[in-house]
Amino acid sequence: MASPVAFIPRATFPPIESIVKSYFLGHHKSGLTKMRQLLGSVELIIECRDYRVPLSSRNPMFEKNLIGRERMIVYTKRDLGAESLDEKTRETIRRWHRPQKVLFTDCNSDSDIKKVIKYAKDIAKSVDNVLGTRMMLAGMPNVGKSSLLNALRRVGMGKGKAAITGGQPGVTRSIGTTVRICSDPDIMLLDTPGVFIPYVPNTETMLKLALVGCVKDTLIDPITLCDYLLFRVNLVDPKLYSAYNPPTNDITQLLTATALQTGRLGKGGVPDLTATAIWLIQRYRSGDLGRFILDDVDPEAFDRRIQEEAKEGLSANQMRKEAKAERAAHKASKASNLD
Ligand SMILES: Nc1nc2c(ncn2[C@@H]2O[C@H](COP(=O)(O)OP(=O)(O)OP(=O)(O)O)[C@@H](O)[C@H]2O)c(=O)[nH]1
Repeated sequence: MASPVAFIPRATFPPIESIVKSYFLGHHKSGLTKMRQLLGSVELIIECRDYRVPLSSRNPMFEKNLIGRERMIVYTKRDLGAESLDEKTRETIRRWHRPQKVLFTDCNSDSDIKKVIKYAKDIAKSVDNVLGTRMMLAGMPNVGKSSLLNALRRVGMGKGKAAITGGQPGVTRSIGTTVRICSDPDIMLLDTPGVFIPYVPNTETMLKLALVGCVKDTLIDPITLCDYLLFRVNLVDPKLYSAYNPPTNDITQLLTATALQTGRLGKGGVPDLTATAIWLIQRYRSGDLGRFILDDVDPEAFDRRIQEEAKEGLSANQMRKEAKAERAAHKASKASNLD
């Protein structure tokens, strides 16, 4: 009997030019401006990044705009990035940022939240302001800033939710009032709206950010996004979807089989592939389709990212210059036509 052919996952995901690479909205820009204005009144910036995309969810605009203040980096949703403690990955990430303080949190873990409070208290004590210490959250949309604020208040003050949270980006759209997270010493925390990066370097980064919910779900076709998810799941463990289909690189095949088995059918019993894609994406987001990191985490990954950014900065400027030149040429040709 012939032995079954071993499954070979795709090694790369092709760039898709039609995918938008921008999601920098008006309230992102105004939020960042307001944060800059408030900088003088805060002692610590708690910058949140999603542990599943430790590089892609970093926004270099915070480093450029929120300067001169102590910063702690909190990698949120660590429970969704790994089934159990993955100390090696965390140590690599800590090394990227040395000597900056780096913590990893699951907002439902009191022991994780206590570590954030301890560091915030150390800062507050060193400042020793009789009026109390103010701190500010910062981060990309939907990375879990408001959930962290609620968790800090729950653990630090024994009090209930102060900020609204939600599974879609943009739940917090403006800077509200400060919330007390600790009374001895007195620490007040400011929640802020998520701020997206103006230029996403490539389609794969955009797909990663969409997969973890940093951009609105309507921005990218769910079947394309689910195909990217399939690509990633196959690299981790194709058995993760074995309840619906054997290992495959064919998204239509997986979606059709899953739709038939879960009853996601449209008119005439036709498998509803879009609804099924959305459902599978939600399963990944809630940790039910594997818990794994989408970015490459190795000792040099952070430096590589910074180098890429420097190049991107150049090309972004070039793009702006070219667009300006195009507009000027267009204006000039209109004017000469009028002559
Ligand atoms: N599993 C898990 N889910 C989390 C964690 N932190 C936040 N979430 C979920 O992530 C989603 C987004 O959380 P929010 O706190 O609203 O995110 P945000 O950064 O304030 O979002 P914006 O309003 O866009 O700025 C919600 O569905 C939260 O329940 C975490 O540590 N673990």
